[in-house]
Amino acid sequence: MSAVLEVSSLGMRFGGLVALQGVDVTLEGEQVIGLIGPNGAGKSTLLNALSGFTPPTEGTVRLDGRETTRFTPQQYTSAGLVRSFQTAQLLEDETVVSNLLLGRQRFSHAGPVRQIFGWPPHLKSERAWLDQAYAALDLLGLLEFADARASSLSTATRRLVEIGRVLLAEPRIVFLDEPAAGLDAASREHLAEVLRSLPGRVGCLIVLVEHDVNIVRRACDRCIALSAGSVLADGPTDEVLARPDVRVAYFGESDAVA
Ligand SMILES: Nc1ncnc2c1ncn2[C@@H]1O[C@H](COP(=O)(O)OP(=O)(O)OP(=O)(O)O)[C@@H](O)[C@H]1O
Repeated sequence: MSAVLEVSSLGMRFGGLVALQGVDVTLEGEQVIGLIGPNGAGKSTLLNALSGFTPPTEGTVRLDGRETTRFTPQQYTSAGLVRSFQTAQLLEDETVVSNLLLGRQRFSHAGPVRQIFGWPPHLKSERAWLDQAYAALDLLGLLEFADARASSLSTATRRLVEIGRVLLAEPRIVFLDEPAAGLDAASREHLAEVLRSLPGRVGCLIVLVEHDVNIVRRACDRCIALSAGSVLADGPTDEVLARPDVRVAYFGESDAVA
């Protein structure tokens, strides 16, 4: 069953600064949901609040009815809520496959190095893990890099490896903050296509913070536009991007026409 994340009256204050207020949204389905808006609108703050990175100061978040805002980091990953970071922390001297296997940590009490090198309790499932890693590589078009050292990879390939590692955690919801930042146009386009295909193929929801409207159009089924910490619009991507108020806030158009 796909995850349902219900966000009610969510707010975030940093001292006197109100970064989010009164955010009410329900995130669900096997799709990519984009969080868009101008600089400082609160996109990363919302992503951080939903993924447990920085708990909100007001409101509630419920995953399938269960309050998550006081979850420990371990509870977030166990519940299938997985955040990916822009700068992939890969083990540079290890292969791509070994780096993907780090994503299995949520299923284990052993540290990642022990898992990779075969601490006894993990040996029996090693084959299944490897199969899953290769399936993820196939999905991401990375099979040719399976045995390459992480240190030899381009920035674009590293981003995909990071996403592969997230997939190994069998996520229900994946949170991505500008995964295409710093990539060239062709790599961005490829990443957008990969993201679009993932929810249906692995059965997850992706919540994506993204500035690049081309990526948003290509990858996102639904968009939530934020402005000054509140939801300005929420709906199918084309409809949200066509709204004059969104175009003014997002693109800075003064006399936007749908
Ligand atoms: N840790 C923090 N401490 C203080 N203020 C913060 C903190 N994090 C974010 N803010 C403030 O909260 C507001 C929303 O920031 P946020 O990073 O969520 O916006 P954003 O929409 O992701 O912007 P950008 O597109 O520039 O990344 C901004 O005014 C920002 O300065």
